[in-house]
Amino acid sequence: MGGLRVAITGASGRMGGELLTAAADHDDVDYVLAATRTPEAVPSGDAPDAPDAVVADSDLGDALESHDIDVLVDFTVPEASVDYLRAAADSGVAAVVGTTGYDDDHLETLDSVAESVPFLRASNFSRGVAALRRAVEAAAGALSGYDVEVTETHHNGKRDAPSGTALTILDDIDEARGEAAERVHGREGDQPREGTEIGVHARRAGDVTGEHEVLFAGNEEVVELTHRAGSRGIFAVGALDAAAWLAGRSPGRYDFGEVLDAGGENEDDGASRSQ
Ligand SMILES: NC(=O)C1=CN([C@@H]2O[C@H](COP(=O)(O)OP(=O)(O)OC[C@H]3O[C@@H](n4cnc5c(N)ncnc54)[C@H](OP(=O)(O)O)[C@@H]3O)[C@@H](O)[C@H]2O)C=CC1
Ligand SMILES: O=C(O)C1=N[C@H](C(=O)O)C[C@H](O)C1
Repeated sequence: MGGLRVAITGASGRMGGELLTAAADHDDVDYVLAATRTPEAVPSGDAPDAPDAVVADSDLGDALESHDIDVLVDFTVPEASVDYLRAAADSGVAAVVGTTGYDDDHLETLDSVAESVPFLRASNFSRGVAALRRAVEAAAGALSGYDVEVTETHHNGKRDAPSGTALTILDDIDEARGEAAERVHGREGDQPREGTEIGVHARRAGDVTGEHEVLFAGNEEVVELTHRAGSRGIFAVGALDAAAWLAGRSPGRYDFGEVLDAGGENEDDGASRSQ
């Protein structure tokens, strides 16, 4: 255990702050480099969550090498994230990515990053959502022909809609049913439900951390599967567990499910990881 050196981008953000807190408590993490546009907004000095070093995000490339970083953990915005990930790829540093809302051009960049370094991206780093996804896949397969509606609720600061998790769940349902359903984003006016469409609803309100609900409705019965995140700490711990698992692997794309299946064990060094 121990010895992991991580860089956290977007260190002043909601998730950046959670990652600094979780890193300070994580058994595997020994050194934290914070990269930010706003160094003054990152805890410093004797603050319990203060990182070991802070750099301007424009200096990230050089800093990854000079601070001997093993894994970059990125929860930011797509347009900044692709630059941070290019810097990681150029420095041979593995990357764990939680950012959501990428467009097709961004995703091409992510593909090229995954060719040169170990790369793990997940739209949701909670164990509960991993379990929700398995339950949804089972229900989608078992309840063929039932209408499906997906609803997600998040805090009023969230930019992308629908959430990355909702999009992942929609892909899971398509996969389980063997067809790409039309996605109808909200409904208005004369718009009855048609065929196998899936209604997708994004709500933004207050400080809700993140909720995802999948509704399956047949005639005379309804199944509702719901996950509610109680804090952002669960995402931060999941991402750092993924970082510990990913460090030292071969370049390529990895899945958060592999981290959970391994129970947090990195068989490369046999170290036990916290969950
Ligand atoms: N996969 C998962 O489990 C989860 C994913 N997320 C995703 O993580 C991402 C971040 O979420 P959250 O922390 O709430 O967002 P915030 O808006 O709180 O933080 C984003 C941070 O990104 C940094 N940043 C760098 N460049 C820019 C830019 N051009 N514009 C704006 N910000 C910039 C900023 O940090 P600084 O000023 O320090 O540079 C900013 O604070 C989102 O995509 C969200 O969906 C969120 C929770 C869980
Ligand atoms: O922005 C957030 O807050 C979250 N984003 C992720 C998403 O888009 O699915 C995960 C989580 O729901 C919180």
